[in-house]
Amino acid sequence: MLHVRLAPGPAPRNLSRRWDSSAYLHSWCSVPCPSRLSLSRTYSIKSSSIGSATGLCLGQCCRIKPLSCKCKLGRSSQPPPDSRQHFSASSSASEAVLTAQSDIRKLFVANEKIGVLLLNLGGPETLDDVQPFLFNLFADPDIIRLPRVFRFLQKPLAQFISVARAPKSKEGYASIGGGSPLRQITDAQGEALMEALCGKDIPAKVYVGMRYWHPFTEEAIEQIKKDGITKLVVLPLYPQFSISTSGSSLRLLESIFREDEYLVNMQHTVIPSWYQREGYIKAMTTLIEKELLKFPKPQKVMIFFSAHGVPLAYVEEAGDPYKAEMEECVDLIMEELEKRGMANPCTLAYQVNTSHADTPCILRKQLQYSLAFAITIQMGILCSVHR
Ligand SMILES: C=CC1=C(C)c2cc3[nH]c(cc4nc(cc5[nH]c(cc1n2)c(C)c5CCC(=O)O)C(CCC(=O)O)=C4C)c(C)c3C=C
Ligand SMILES: [Fe+2]
Repeated sequence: MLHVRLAPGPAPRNLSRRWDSSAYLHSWCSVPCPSRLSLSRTYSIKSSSIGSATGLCLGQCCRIKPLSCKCKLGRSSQPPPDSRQHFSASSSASEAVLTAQSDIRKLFVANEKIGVLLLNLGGPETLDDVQPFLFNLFADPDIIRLPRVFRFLQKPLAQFISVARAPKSKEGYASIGGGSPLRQITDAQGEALMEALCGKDIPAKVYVGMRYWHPFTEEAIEQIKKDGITKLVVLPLYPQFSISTSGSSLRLLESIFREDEYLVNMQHTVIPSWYQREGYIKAMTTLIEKELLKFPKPQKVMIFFSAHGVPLAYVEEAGDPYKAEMEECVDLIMEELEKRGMANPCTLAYQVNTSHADTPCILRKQLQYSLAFAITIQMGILCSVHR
């Protein structure tokens, strides 16, 4: 069995703020592990002992080289091309010493079918979907956290709030074309990921599982089973971990896995957060840099990081690492920007209400004291729409 750690991101500036996301990295074992997706203790992050193995266990150590791959997002009922046809093995002992690049190829063992499950929030596709979408959202105990004794009120409360909120929410969705673009954007990201994996000779099928609207996580899992996937990578599309986002999706996934023999025996790994990964930091910095260069005096522009807010109790009482990860992420982006010769002023603010309307107010206040121009960077989810 070969253990390879994920390449660490850049060293954090302030170690005391760092939450070790590797505690959530579940091993991908070559032997059946009892309950590999065990995220029930997601909340007690401070005392978490989940995933004692912090390495990525890559199964059989043999040199496997995929020959070709076809890309298609995992929605059809057709099984993917038999991966057996795509691999040929070489048994040279000298190849036992691996580079990080070739390690990833070792994930692929003859007879395996690889899947990547992208987890996201989901959004109403039409205005009629808004109220039932809101119901699903508010019925989630990771969004509205009631004391255990009042849990029986979760659904009636969700019904009440969703009906009350729907008109305002509909207005918002109407203003961006009558529905959420999240599904289309996520599908496009899935296609792009599949192509990128193809480019690395990794034939994988990508699935999208939404938490509150179609395609629901349950639908994605059904497809994964139909396709006979044998190894699964679970990737929440939230760079920073929060109880209310990745935590909720992973908790649901855990409950689905727990009751299903196929899933329990399927090898899988979970990437709980990836805000510190070099590729993400560099990509964000490049986006910011491009925007800055559009201004006549780029160095005078303030960078305003606008992050989705979470209730303070999540952070202070439940140990949600979201705030710490967000701050570290902003630090890393700013460090990267400095390395590229740009030392702009920056601010990080959290949106406090769910309609995300506070950003312009905070921004306006900031600008009174500082500079004439600013760019806003939306944080907290890989794709997001400003209304
Ligand atoms: C009530 C609690 C909520 C918490 C906590 C929360 C955290 C949170 N949300 C996002 C990202 C998105 N949320 C979106 C919609 C949305 N979120 C809430 C509530 C909470 N979010 C509501 C009620 C809604 C519905 C829209 C509305 O009525 O305003 C969306 C948009 C989805 C879409 O339709 O495209 C995103 C994106 C993050 C990242 C986060 C915590 C880190
Ligand atoms: Fe939200």
